[in-house]
Amino acid sequence: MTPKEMSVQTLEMCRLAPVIPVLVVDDAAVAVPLAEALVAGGLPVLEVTLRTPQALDVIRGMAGVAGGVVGAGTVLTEADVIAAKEAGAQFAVSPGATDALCAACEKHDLPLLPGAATATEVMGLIERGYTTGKFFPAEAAGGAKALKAIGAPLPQVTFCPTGGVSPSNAADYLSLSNVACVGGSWVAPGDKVKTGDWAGIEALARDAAALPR
Ligand SMILES: O=C[C@H](O)COP(=O)(O)O
Ligand SMILES: CC(=O)C(=O)O
Repeated sequence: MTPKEMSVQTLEMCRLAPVIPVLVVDDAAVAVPLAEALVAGGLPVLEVTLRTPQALDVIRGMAGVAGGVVGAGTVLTEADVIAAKEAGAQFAVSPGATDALCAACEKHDLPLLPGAATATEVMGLIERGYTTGKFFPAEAAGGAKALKAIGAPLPQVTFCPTGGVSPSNAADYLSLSNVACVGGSWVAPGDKVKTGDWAGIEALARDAAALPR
């Protein structure tokens, strides 16, 4: 799959809802109810980060939830790409974008949302053919102001800013012409996941899904 083809798919995906929940889950037993709550609340695209030993099992469980589009986050290596795809991930997200990782996703046909935080990194994505990316770490890298400034000379790349995005600043990002959606962990807080407060998570998802863009 070419970077251009991947970017068409990831942009379509980013347009499905204003927020992609970024999930760090250490208990595969919660995969299905958690995904069901988020999807029911209006957030169908889910990023499960490969930061826990259970992440691949979580992806496997969530991949069976109707209406969901489940991907793997924190994908760093070709082995991660192969494992994520085998678990049922439909896309990959990475905090950055190395040549090796891009090549692995292109080779294994796993659409990649590659990370970038500076104009030079965005130019690297453009040179390789990517037109959809992740702006990470969004708040620490200058926030909506920085992303707006990057978009002036480089409007051809559309982003999903992630990292420090919250209900209080999400609208600043979503109002930008080079933003399709944002990513964030606030819709699935650890305490609510631990106690199985699926109604509470669905309510958070509903609020996030109603954010204007
Ligand atoms: O590592 C950061 C994740 O991309 C999500 O960031 P967040 O917890 O600030 O929403
Ligand atoms: C932070 C991030 O982009 C990731 O874990 O994929």
